[in-house]
Amino acid sequence: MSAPMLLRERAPAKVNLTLHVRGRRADGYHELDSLVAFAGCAADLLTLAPGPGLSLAVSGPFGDAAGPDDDNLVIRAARSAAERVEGLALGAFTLVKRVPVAAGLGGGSADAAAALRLLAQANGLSPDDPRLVDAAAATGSDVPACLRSRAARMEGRGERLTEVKLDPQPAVLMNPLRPVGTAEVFRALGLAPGETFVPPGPAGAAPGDPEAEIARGRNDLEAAAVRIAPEIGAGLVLLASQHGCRGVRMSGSGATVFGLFSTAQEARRAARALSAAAPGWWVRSTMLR
Ligand SMILES: C[C@](O)(CO)[C@H](O)COP(=O)(O)OP(=O)(O)OC[C@H]1O[C@@H](n2ccc(N)nc2=O)[C@H](O)[C@@H]1O
Ligand SMILES: Nc1ncnc2c1ncn2[C@@H]1O[C@H](COP(=O)(O)OP(=O)(O)OP(=O)(O)O)[C@@H](O)[C@H]1O
Repeated sequence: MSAPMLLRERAPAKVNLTLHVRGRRADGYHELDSLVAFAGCAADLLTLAPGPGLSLAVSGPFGDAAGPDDDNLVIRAARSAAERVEGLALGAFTLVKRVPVAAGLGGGSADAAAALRLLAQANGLSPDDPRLVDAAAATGSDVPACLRSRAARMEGRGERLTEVKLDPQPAVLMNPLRPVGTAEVFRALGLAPGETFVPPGPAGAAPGDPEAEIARGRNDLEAAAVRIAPEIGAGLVLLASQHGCRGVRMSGSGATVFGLFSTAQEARRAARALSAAAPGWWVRSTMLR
C-alpha cells in the first residue's frame, strides 16, 4: 500500500526594498517601479494532496485573520488556474499562516503563488507556464513576483518583472499587528486617474546597481500609511536606533517596516532587542534575497 502524495511549498514574505509610484492609470490602478526581495525566515507553509475537488484548511498564528476559506487567495488562485488549464487536477490544500495579514508583506499573494507552484508540480507543468503566470496576475498585483520568489524589479501593476542580482541582505522585519488595507493607502495618495505622482525630494538612483537604488530609494506609500497608522513611524525610529542598522523603510502598503544590517549577527541581535523593546509587535530577523 502506498501513502497518498503530499506536496509541500514555502510561501516566503515579500519585502519592497524600494517602492516608487509613477502615477495613477486610467483604470484606477497605480503604476509602480519597485525592487522586491523575499524573506527566508518569514514564510507560510502550504501542502497539497492532489485529488478530486478543491478544499482548504487554514491553521497557524494568523489563520483566523486570513478570512473565510472560500475567499482565500489560495482558492482564488486555484480557480483562476483551473479556468485557464483544461483538465487541471486540484485537491486538498492546507495552509499554516505564520506571516501577519494585511501587513505589506504580500502574505496572501505569496500563498496564492505557492498554490500555483503546487498545482504546477501536481500536473507536470512548469511554474513559468504562461497560463499559470496569467492566473497569477489575475489573482493579485503581487502574485506574479511571488510566483518566482526571487529578487526582482517589478513594474506596471506588478506584471513586468526583471531579475535583479542582489547580494543577500540581512534584515529585521517589524509589524505592530495592526492590519492596514492596501486600497486605503493607495487612495490616501489622492491621485486622480491619469495623474502623475511627483515624489517629494530628490529622484532615486538609476536602475543598475541595486545597493545604490536601495540606499537612495523611497517607499512613496510611507507618508500616506503613517497618517493611517502612526505606529509605523515609531517602528522606523526604533529600528534605526539599533546597532549596525544601515537604513530603514516601510514595505508595501505597511504597516511592516524593515531595517537592513551589515551582518546576520547584527540583525539577530537587533531582533532580540526589539522584541523586548516593542512587546506586542511581530519581529523577525531574516535574510532577504
Ligand atoms: C503595495 C504592493 O504590495 C506593492 O508590492 C502591491 O502593489 C499591492 O499588491 P496586492 O496586495 O496584490 O494588491 P491587489 O490585490 O492587486 O490590489 C488591492 C487594491 O490596491 C489598489 N492598488 C493595488 C496595486 C496598484 N498597483 N495600484 C492600486 O491602486 C487597488 O485599489 C486595488 O483594488
Ligand atoms: N491566504 C491569505 N493570507 C492572507 N490574507 C488573505 C489570504 N487570503 C485572502 N486574504 C485577504 O487578503 C487581504 C490582504 O492580505 P495580505 O496579507 O496579502 O496583505 P498585504 O501583506 O498587505 O499585501 P501587500 O504587501 O500586497 O499589500 C486580507 O484582508 C485578507 O483577508
